Amino acid sequence: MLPVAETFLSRQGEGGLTGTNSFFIRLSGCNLRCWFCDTPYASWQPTGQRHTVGELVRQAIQASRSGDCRHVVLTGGEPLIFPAVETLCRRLRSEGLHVTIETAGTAWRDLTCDLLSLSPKLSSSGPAPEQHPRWARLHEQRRMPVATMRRLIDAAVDHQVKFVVDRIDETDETLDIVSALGVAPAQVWIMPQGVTAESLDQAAKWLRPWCDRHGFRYCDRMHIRWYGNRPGT
Ligand SMILES: C[S@@+](CC[C@H](N)C(=O)[O-])C[C@H]1O[C@@H](n2cnc3c(N)ncnc32)[C@H](O)[C@@H]1O
Ligand SMILES: Nc1nc2[nH]cc(C(=O)O)c2c(=O)[nH]1
Ligand code: SF4
Ligand SMILES: [Mg+2]
Repeated sequence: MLPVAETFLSRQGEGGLTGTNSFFIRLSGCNLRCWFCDTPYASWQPTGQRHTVGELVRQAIQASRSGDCRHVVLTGGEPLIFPAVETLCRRLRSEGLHVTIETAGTAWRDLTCDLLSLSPKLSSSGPAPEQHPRWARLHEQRRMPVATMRRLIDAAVDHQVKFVVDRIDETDETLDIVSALGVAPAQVWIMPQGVTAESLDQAAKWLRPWCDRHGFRYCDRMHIRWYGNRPGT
């Protein structure tokens, strides 16, 4: 059984598969608490119901028939904190579906996905310690297990590493993590923190030139532009 906040058909809004019709399965619950989390209903206040792996696979197959989409995105919350995601991923792939996993990469799971979409969390992503002392401590302890992230990358067919950058002074830390993970600049995507088209446009002004200087890809968040930051999109 897996706790599910929502399932929906949409277009991938981020990274190398942007624009691809996809069936999203958003698992509910997270071991981090980013202050900027755009889906608090799957992290800070997890919602939803438990579903069997079989039900989720059936839904994905049905979506692939009706919505002409071979792509499934497992996201959250944090999909990799749930052991049953191993079976879910294996069964989806054995049905011929392409599986992307959106993850902060803090937990090891023995699985092979088609695209590991890893989003390591920078030190400034944690919650304010005055308001959330326990989560601020846990977030910092958990956010950056480099060896686990590297193992996840090695086990995946393909990978992309997506950083969420909120301020210009976070750019050096991003370079350090890219080098610790040993990933090629062409696999690195830099996303502005933001949940409105205006905030993305503002950030692009300083973030795009920085990406160009380092050979990283600038990652817009097209779903915010297409639909706004709304559940089910
Ligand atoms: C909600 S997370 C779920 C998967 C996983 N917990 C993670 O953080 O990668 C999905 C994606 O949204 C990104 N994200 C979340 N809140 C964001 C925000 N306010 N601005 C930009 N990206 C954000 C995450 O970094 C991740 O790439
Ligand atoms: N359209 C759309 N694309 C996405 N790519 C990654 C998402 C996520 O929340 O993991 C996401 C999402 O929530 N919606
Ligand atoms: S790790 Fe992902 S789901 Fe968890 S709080 Fe951060 S952005 Fe939200
Ligand atoms: Mg999202």
